Amino acid sequence: MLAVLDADAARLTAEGAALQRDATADLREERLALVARRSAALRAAEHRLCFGRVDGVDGASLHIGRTGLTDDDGEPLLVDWRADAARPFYAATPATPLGVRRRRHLTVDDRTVVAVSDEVLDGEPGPGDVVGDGPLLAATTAGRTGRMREVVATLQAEQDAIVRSAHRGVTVVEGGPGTGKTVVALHRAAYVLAMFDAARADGVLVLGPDPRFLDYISQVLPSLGENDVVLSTTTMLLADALGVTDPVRASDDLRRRLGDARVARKLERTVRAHQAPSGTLTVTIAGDRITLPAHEVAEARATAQATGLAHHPAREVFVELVTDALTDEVQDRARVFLARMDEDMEVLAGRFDVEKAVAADLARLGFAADEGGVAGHKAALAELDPQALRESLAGDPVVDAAVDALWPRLTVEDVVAEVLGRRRRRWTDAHLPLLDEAAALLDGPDGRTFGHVVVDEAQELTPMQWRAVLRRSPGRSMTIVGDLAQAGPATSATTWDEALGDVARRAEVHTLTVCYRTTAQVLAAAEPLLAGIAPHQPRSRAIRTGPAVRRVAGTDAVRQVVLEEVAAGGLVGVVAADDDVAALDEALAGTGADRVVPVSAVRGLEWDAVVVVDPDRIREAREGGERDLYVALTRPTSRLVLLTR
Ligand SMILES: Nc1ncnc2c1ncn2[C@@H]1O[C@H](COP(=O)(O)OP(=O)(O)OP(=O)(O)O)[C@@H](O)[C@H]1O
Repeated sequence: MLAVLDADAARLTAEGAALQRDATADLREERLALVARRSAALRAAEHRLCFGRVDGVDGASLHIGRTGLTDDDGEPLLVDWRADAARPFYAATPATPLGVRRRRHLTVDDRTVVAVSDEVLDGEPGPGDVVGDGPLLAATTAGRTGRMREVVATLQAEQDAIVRSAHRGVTVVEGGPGTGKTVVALHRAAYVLAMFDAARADGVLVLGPDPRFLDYISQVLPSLGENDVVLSTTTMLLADALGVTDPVRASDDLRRRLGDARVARKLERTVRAHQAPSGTLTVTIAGDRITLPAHEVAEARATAQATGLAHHPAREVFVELVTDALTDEVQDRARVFLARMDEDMEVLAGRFDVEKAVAADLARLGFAADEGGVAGHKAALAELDPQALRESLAGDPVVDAAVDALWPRLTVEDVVAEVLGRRRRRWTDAHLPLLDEAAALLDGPDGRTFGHVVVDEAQELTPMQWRAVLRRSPGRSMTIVGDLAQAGPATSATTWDEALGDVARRAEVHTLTVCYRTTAQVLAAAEPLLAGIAPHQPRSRAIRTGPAVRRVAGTDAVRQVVLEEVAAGGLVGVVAADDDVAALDEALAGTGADRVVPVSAVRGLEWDAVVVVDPDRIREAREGGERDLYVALTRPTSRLVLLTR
């Protein structure tokens, strides 16, 4: 297999070089992208290439790995984990063996097989059995490195079903801490990239709660051979789209207030209030005052608004309609004038200088007096080209100014300032969704959209942020993972219907119930908090047990406790109330602990051992503090220390 992989890689390198040399520009770019994608997949697959094998009851075998390989005759040597043929490796259980007699896990170190573990699928299963306990236990107990790892070799049946679901709409994955929601979200991203054309064509966006979290998950997709995924936070995404640099962090209260969906309605009302609310439109063209009556203006407004376009494109429609009406009016006047001129000529012929009288009228309409006399002007008027007239009116600054008074051009900042009742010198992260909403109302949604959007820690998004995210997912192909019991103070939704509105109605919802991160002891320690936060939420079941939770009195002992935990081994995280972080950082310098993380930024992270400093203070520090504490308590893979006052 490795020889085939090496040969494939060498062939791709040669193909890339030939393309650079010979291909036409158009062909080159497209082919090179394909070659680069396949090369990246091979490079990522090279180490630990094959991790599994299924032996069927019919005697046939399949090897499962990070990529697909075929031999010279086109026969499959290795099946890509995403392919349908690989499904039994993940989904077969003793209850539904799917034709599998034996599942084999291979542990490979670089290019060498170092261990084999078999599972024969012929015993009687217990309810909720976890498949492949040996390799899974090894993976979940392995020391943490501070970066999440891909788990393609041990993806569990309930996770795999979500990852490879054929559903192309919105998939919601909920579950308690450590049930693998992030794992599922990232493997799903890799799956849809390979299997959904729209995702490959328009790209995949993965959103996480903060930069620390993005760093934590940053290796997973590259190690699955996917380098083209945009990884961002909602704030970074919007700041980029809006050109806002370094938005200030908003207070929880501001975030809550500005995150409310009612703000969107206010923005919409504000913009609409600038769309020719009432009144007439008067312009002076060539010295002539022309007024469009209010009902004509209202008609033009209604038609422009009925297009459903954003403010500025709809303004173009309004300008067109107004210009048409003005053109009609100028033409009507010209016609009336010509008729009158004929009458004048007949009635007054011979009595006085008709030419002179008419010339005065013509001059009022903007015709120079020396262009072929009245006959010439008459001809010019009769042939007045409506299209040319319309164009000249559309480009006329006088018309533009008159339209602007009724339907002004607006800036995003104007609109947001009007809604807030004041201008700000600097924007906070909580203002970004408002600016984005205003931009969409004024000019239509941001140009960059994605074929698939993954939202992790989705409970953290405010309704206004959701609106901004949904604008980037016009096809509504999304994977949304989160746990409402872990929600920070900015959101108050208690159901996904509430959090996602209409989108939830068409969603496929999955609930994960097996906790892969932490031990039964840690889950038990967090249970009283969960009982208060979400009494009806289905409880997760830990697959491991571990040491008892340590409770140490006296926060003065923090340095000593952390030193003990570091000595006990593994990666040690310290979590504290946001305001205590700076002092603790100083106090713990040189202890070897990973870092002190403010509780507000701890969602999604994990360590082997976690020291939670002053749980009461965390609970009291801000609204929803009990949820913060619940999140903090569920971070360790093994040891939890509660350092109380
Ligand atoms: N199938 C699996 N095989 C090996 N490890 C797994 C598997 N599923 C989950 N894990 C591990 O369990 C831990 C928790 O997973 P993950 O972070 O995805 O959970 P989560 O539900 O997103 O948690 P939280 O709600 O706390 O953010 C991670 O270390 C992950 O690698």
